[in-house]
Amino acid sequence: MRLGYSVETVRAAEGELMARLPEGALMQRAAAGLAAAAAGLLGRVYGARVVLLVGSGDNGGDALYAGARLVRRGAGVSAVLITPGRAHTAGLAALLRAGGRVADDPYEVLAAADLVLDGITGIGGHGGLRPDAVPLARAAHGSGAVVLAVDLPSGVEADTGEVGGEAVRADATVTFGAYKTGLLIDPAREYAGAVRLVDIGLGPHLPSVPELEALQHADVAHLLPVPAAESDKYRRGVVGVVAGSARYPGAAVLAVAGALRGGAGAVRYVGPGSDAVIARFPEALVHGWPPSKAGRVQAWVVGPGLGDSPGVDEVLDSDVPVLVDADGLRGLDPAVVRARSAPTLLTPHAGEAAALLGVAREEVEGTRLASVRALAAKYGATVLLKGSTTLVADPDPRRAVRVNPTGTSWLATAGSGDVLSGLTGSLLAAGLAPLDAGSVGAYLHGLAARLVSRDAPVSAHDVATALPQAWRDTTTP
Ligand SMILES: NC(=O)C1=CN([C@@H]2O[C@H](COP(=O)(O)OP(=O)(O)OC[C@H]3O[C@@H](n4cnc5c(N)ncnc54)[C@H](O)[C@@H]3O)[C@@H](O)[C@H]2O)[C@@H](O)CC1
Ligand SMILES: Nc1ncnc2c1ncn2[C@@H]1O[C@H](COP(=O)(O)OP(=O)(O)O)[C@@H](O)[C@H]1O
Ligand SMILES: [K+]
Repeated sequence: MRLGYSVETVRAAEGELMARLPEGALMQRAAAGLAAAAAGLLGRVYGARVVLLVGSGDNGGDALYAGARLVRRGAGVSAVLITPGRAHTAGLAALLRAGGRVADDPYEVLAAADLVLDGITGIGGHGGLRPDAVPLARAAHGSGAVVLAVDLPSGVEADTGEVGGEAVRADATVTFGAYKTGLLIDPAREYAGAVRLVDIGLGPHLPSVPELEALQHADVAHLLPVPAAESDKYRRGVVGVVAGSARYPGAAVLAVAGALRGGAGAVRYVGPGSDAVIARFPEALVHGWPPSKAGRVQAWVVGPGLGDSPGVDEVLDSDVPVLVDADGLRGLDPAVVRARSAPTLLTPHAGEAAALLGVAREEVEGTRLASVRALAAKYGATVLLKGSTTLVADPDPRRAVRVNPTGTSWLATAGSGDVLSGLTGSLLAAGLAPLDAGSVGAYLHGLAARLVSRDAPVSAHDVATALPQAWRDTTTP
């Protein structure tokens, strides 16, 4: 599991650790890790031209000390002081002592740089870059040099992943002690490039529950349902799908395609798309209206391509877990969801989430973490917010929000959400808790898309077909 922590948590842990260490020891650990990563990116340090963008806080201090280390290995290092006179005093002295210099013309050194260390702000920065730093960040980006962010790209919000104004666009980020939550969430995640964690000994001082967690292969393998020798189709779980309409029969087919590959022992379909479903999947069990007469199911999926067809109220009335997606989310009443005896999992994209929260879509896209938490609180349900980084929040605010690490923008294709809801509903029916079903579903879905896409366009149907391969990949040590 990859864990993300808030600034407040990181600062508290740093405080505890610093109290046990000699003055400055922590910053030296950070600078050593940063210099090693910089050397790795440069390949050859001797003769390389390195520029440090140095803000007025400790983030600039890290950059200055790392710069001193690189000078000692033969690099030419120039510091650009964003607010001259306010740079980290001891760090600047160390750089100058080693033989580094302060740049006379920032733009000249940036134009010739091989590597730029962004030490403008770290976890102490707020509200996008200040105007005096903006042209320097742009020049670094346009220079052709590799841009390595110190702790996080300056200008992004460390806690939320929001980017309020301009921010540094990094090729890579070296983060100290723990992932900051913002590094795992778009849009900041995209600004950070490849993120490397440098251990500075913070581990024992961090709380057991992080703010954010990202599953990795081993976690997913552990959660996936595997039929025991004595299993039968009913014990594996039966998932019911209420989806599709005369207008969107394909959504029924795609949701069933996902459901058949999610670990349930059988898929029941109820709705206007029976003919299309059976034509494509003879293994699906189709039933007439209403869902309550379809026989036993362990979880329902309702909503994909449903249009105005009925189904949501009927399914929410049941006493088994229900996943509500797409058209099923329209006008969904929080009181109805809260009154349910079994768990509910909502899977909106940003537009649907915005409608449920009564805000603009852009607001959800810019504040994904806060939005998914707000929706989970409003509905007392687990919420999976789809999009560039899929987030899954439990209704219990003390639990970490899950962030999906496997997504790919090739998934932004019509119908891929229908596959996700079928798949995730199937995992629910197989017995996974909603937070696990949502995060495991998103993980396999993203991985399947990557495996089948290999950087080319994919269809939703391709994604469904690649799900067994993604499952196998995840469980193969
Ligand atoms: N606290 C610790 O124990 C350690 C901290 N370390 C480093 O220290 C950083 C935190 O240092 P600080 O608390 O000094 O804070 P920062 O260095 O992140 O930023 C604070 C400074 O940036 C300025 N600033 C704030 N917002 C800005 C903006 N939008 N544009 C331009 N300037 C802005 C502020 O005026 C302030 O002077 C971490 O991110 C990490 O890099 C590491 O050395 C590891 C140890
Ligand atoms: N930019 C993106 N990067 C990664 N994944 C994305 C992106 N945009 C959409 N997705 C994923 O694609 C799927 C689209 O689902 P949805 O919006 O419901 O579309 P549809 O209703 O057409 O199926 C979701 O799994 C979502 O997380
Ligand atoms: K930085």
